Amino acid sequence: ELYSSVGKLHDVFQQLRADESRPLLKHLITQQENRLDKIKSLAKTLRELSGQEIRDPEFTVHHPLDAFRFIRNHSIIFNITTTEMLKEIHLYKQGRIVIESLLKNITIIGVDDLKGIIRGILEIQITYDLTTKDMANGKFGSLKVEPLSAAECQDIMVVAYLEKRYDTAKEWFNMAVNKMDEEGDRMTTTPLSLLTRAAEASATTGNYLEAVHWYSEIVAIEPNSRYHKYKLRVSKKMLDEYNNSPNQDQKTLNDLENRFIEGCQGKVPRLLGPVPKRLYCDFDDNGHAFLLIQPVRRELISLDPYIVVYHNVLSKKTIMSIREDFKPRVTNYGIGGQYFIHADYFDDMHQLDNRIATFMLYMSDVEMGGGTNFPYVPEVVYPQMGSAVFWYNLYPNNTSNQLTKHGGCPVAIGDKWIANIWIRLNGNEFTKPCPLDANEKSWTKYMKREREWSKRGR
Ligand SMILES: O=C(O)CCC(=O)C(=O)O
Ligand SMILES: [Fe+2]
Repeated sequence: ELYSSVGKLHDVFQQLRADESRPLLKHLITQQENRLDKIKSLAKTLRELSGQEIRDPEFTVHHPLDAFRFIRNHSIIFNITTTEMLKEIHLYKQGRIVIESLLKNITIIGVDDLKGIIRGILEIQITYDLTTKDMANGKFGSLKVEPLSAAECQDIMVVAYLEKRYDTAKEWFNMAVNKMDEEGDRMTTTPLSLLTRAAEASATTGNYLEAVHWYSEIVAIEPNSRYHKYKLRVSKKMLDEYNNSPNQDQKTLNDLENRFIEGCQGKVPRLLGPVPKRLYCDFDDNGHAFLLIQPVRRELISLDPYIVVYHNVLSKKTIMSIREDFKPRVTNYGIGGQYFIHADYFDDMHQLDNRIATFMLYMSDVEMGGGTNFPYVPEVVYPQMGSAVFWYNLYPNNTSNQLTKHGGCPVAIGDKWIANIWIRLNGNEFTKPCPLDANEKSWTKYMKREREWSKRGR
């Protein structure tokens, strides 16, 4: 027995001498050190995400690209970081509790918000005809912001695909690839993962031409991928079927929609008549005692339909309290937020509560975009904090005036706050002029000054 145990010891010495366990231990320690480094860097990212900016009560994001980055950081990046963190510390109950409670707090911003802001950015890009290059470099509007990263461009590309904006998507795809080259070792995505997303997005949205294009590129890079070869075959087949099918519905914008977009871009061709010789501005009191002392500055925008802007009708202080107190009744447009062409009247002319007129208060300035666009007129009224726009939706004979159709242009930079006051038929039976002629379509007939204006033309 002694012999055998000495023999065992001998083995042990042998083993220790062989130095086999030392590299293993060293490796284990390095592994733990790397893990700790990773935890530290994840913790740093998390700290930065919930950093300075949000704790500052004055913090807001003004520029759409800043808003995009903020939302992206607080949805995707936060989720990735916390998931990674959980993987690293899942053995420690205490740590798990901390991370899980962090995760619970951040359900306010999600992937849908990210998609939403990207849709907004695309809306801005398309309506205002901005180049992908300028946008990706943070150059639009008067402010310059941090350029976008390859991964950020990629996210925009994916949403552009989902929105079926293929040309725009392709531009963002190229931009992401260029940026990846620039970023070198900081790159977070590979061209292959970009291509795969592009291909999947086009296939799922039914753009088989694009899908064939992307899958061909993937197969060229990865000739051994059976999956991608299969997808390429399927896309080709679908493309054939599509090309041979009779109804290929392509959405083309109609004239009015084109005119709306041109209006938002500042190109407003006049269609209804000659450019008025002069701007019609005056002080209006409307016979009201209070307004006799302090008349309102009025600007005539159009006679038919009758549209006027009243300047400086509300003070900033009043506006702020309305924005706060009547939140549910005021509209606050987000970035890229728009309201497409519509009418404020109801088509059924027998509706008792039909809206004779709209009085819309602007409760903020908007740095870029956000005009109220009347494509038939055509005129665009730009928001100015404290001013209001007024127009008649109905003719004096209570029929609807389709020339009053209007919409809100996308907000490119800034924040748009409005409040609508609709003047209804119901309740105004004794105030609304009652035309003797059932076909009466002119409001200006009832207004002394406007009658003179209309005689001068337009
Ligand atoms: O946002 C705008 O300028 C127009 C809004 C509008 O037309 C409405 O709220 O009915
Ligand atoms: Fe409206």
